[in-house]
Amino acid sequence: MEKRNERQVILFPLPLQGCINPMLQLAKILYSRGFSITIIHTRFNAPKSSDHPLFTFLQISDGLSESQTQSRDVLLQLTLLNNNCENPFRECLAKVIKPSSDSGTEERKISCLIDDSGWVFTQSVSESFNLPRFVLCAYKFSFFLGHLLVPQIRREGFLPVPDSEAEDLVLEFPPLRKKDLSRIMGTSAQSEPLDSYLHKIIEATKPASGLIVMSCEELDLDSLTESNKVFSFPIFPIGPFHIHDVPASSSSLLEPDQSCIPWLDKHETRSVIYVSLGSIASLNESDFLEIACGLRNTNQSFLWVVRPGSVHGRDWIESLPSGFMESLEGKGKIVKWAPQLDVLAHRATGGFLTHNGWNSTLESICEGVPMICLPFVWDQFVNARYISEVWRVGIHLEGRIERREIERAVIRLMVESEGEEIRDRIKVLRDEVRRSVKQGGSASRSLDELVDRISIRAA
Ligand SMILES: Cc1cn([C@H]2C[C@H](O)[C@@H](COP(=O)(O)OP(=O)(O)O[C@H]3O[C@H](CO)[C@@H](O)[C@H](O)[C@H]3O)O2)c(=O)[nH]c1=O
Ligand SMILES: C[C@@H](CO)CCNc1ncnc2nc[nH]c12
Repeated sequence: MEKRNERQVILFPLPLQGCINPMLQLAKILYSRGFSITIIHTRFNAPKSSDHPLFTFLQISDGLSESQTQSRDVLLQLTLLNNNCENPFRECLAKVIKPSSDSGTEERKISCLIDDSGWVFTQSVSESFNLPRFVLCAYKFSFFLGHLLVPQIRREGFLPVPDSEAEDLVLEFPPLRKKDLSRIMGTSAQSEPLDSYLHKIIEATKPASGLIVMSCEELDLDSLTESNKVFSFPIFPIGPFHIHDVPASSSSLLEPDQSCIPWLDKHETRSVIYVSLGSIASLNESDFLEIACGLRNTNQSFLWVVRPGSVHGRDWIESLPSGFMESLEGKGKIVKWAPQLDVLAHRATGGFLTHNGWNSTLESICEGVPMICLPFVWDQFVNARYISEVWRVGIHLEGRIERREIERAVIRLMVESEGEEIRDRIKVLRDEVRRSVKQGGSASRSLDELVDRISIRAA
């Protein structure tokens, strides 16, 4: 029997839902390999410790004010968190590493720290404790390389992109098109802080003991090959974390509305389009109404996540025209938060209108659900181009939040023969990715290597 406690891993997620899910999933994977798990987390977006009784949770202060926690500016939030958390994190880590002598516990063997690439102070802190640090990349790996490319492309003066070149491919950063660039690079006020943040991420990753990537060769071979020319740290692409064979549990910050499942049960196979824009994206009211009317006009059934506060200036969905829900005659359901993995795995779900956050993108691929791509910010534009143009397992809305366009895309995907072809292709991709995490697959081998690597120090 493996004696737990002897090999301990300390995890420090970035407090965004899209980064908490991968980190807790990784915790479950490592726990199943015999490591005991300690999670250091901020007060902001603290994970629910009661959902994970086998792990130890330690909270640190993050200094965010009430209004800063509500901000829509993720870059600002990440900058503040990185400025505020270094000392609390260092103090917390010191306590974990050297429990007070009167507590009676002997010094524990800590294998390593694993934290998100978005933390930029942790490398120097872990070095000061002589603790190996592994970095978690919760993006498609090609986008990690994009951290180098964004500042470089900006220096080369690509912006603004003339209309005549909007559709051109960005040779330095395939498969992006030039029109994606201006939306990835943020507002002009963000350019300096963003480039400086990206630079810090790269510099803090270079000396790390390794990079754990939520992707696999089947999805990222080109960039994994390319990265060996750029970086010298070992890279562990261990596949989509949630399909590794560990017990399921939720790490949702909001309560999933379980009535989604009996509602789906009442629908025919592949007849429902699931609509969700992730945990951060928000809409203005007119875009919200265009989506609502577009979905209604398809006459297809839809399940739509509208987070409270995600329609600008409104609490929830009160700006829908009166009688809207009734007019759907049971064909539409709107919830505040969905049990997304169960929804995507449900036989009734036939398509996913998504913002292409990397978690949602992987979850959809792993269930073989074809997508309609509506990226909002950041890596989502890269993911959306892979989905629509490289793997051809989805339809790109090209940012057109207009009822006609949405209606048309849903019908193409859910009703027309084009949708059948897309569905066939995503099933092939699903099978390849799922095979990768099975014994003998490349992601599975990579996980074995990672486990070996982090076991050395505690042995
Ligand atoms: C709206 C909703 C979401 N979820 C889950 C599904 C996903 O695991 C997770 C959301 O993660 P993502 O799909 O990656 O999206 P998001 O929250 O925007 O994630 C951020 O982090 C991602 C990973 O770094 C980035 O790829 C995104 O661009 C970034 O915005 O939350 C639910 O379980 N139920 C829901 O109702
Ligand atoms: C300046 C804007 C431009 O699209 C990116 C900031 N957004 C983000 N920056 C860094 N990590 C993130 N994880 C999720 N969103 C992120």
